[in-house]
Amino acid sequence: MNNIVNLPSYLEQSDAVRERFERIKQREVILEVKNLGKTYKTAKGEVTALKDVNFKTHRREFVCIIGPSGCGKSTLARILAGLESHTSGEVLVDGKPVNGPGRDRGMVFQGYTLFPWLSVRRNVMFGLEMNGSLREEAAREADLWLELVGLEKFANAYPHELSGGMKQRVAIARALVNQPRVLLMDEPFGALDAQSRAKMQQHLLEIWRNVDITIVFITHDLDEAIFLADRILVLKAHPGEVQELIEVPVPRPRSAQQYVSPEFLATKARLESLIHPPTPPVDEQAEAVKPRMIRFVNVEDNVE
Ligand SMILES: Nc1ncnc2c1ncn2[C@@H]1O[C@H](COP(=O)(O)OP(=O)(O)OP(=O)(O)O)[C@@H](O)[C@H]1O
Repeated sequence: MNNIVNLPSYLEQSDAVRERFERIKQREVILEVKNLGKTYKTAKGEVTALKDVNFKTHRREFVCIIGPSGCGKSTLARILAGLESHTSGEVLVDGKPVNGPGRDRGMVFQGYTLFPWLSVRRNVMFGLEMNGSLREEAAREADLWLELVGLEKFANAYPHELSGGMKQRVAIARALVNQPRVLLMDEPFGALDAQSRAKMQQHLLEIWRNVDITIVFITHDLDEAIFLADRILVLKAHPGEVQELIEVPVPRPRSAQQYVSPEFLATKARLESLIHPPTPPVDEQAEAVKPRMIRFVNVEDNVE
């Protein structure tokens, strides 16, 4: 037990959770990142964005990646997507090296990336048609995936008629229609309000339960990572290195009530300690952060 706040250790797992991890580890490896490194050459010299990153994800596993700003999350997402080259190591999907974008990886990003001039159905059909499917066949496929994300009634609507959450559901359908092996999601709910975000998290878990898909989900929100993930890869900044790969001890199915469960809070405390390490003593802090601030008011009574 953690004596200070009376929480269990985040390493403690119930039998059901332990058995589930054992089952996951026996599944085939879908994505493997081996000794991955990325160095940017800038005018001021070299910047090591990622250093010696290693992890594997198993079939139908849900992995979240978190870390402080600048730890290389977006760089890693772009490399996994094949949109950015790496300087060392390799990325394998089903054992094959990733050297560019491919149908084996679907992507959903924070910014809404739907084509505004196409209907919801045509947005979902787009990738299939580009890959040579006939229009009728593509439309049939698109409708199936729209039903899965609960948007079948909006097939003829246009993106501007949808809420942010609905747009991201279309983006998920559009990524899944190509039947990728991995779904890469980079802060996909970052632009949503808190309520829509919570709904989308539930919805994503529901989709994941019904589809043979392995998910790599990047977020800076600790609660979101714990709520969604089987395992959480914690990166540290400068250079972006793996700090820890945490097995989330919160049982499935997940629900909002679990946010205050001891295992949820214990995991959150661990993540907090990794991502926001204890702050320096007050004196040093004051020196470090006290900005020289201009006063724009000239009144006697202060606000505090
Ligand atoms: N195109 C680039 N050229 C030079 N340096 C870069 C480039 N892209 C990223 N970097 C640097 O690489 C490091 C990792 O950046 P990255 O954007 O991947 O981090 P991040 O964890 O996604 O940050 P945030 O959470 O703030 O978006 C940072 O030091 C950043 O300044």
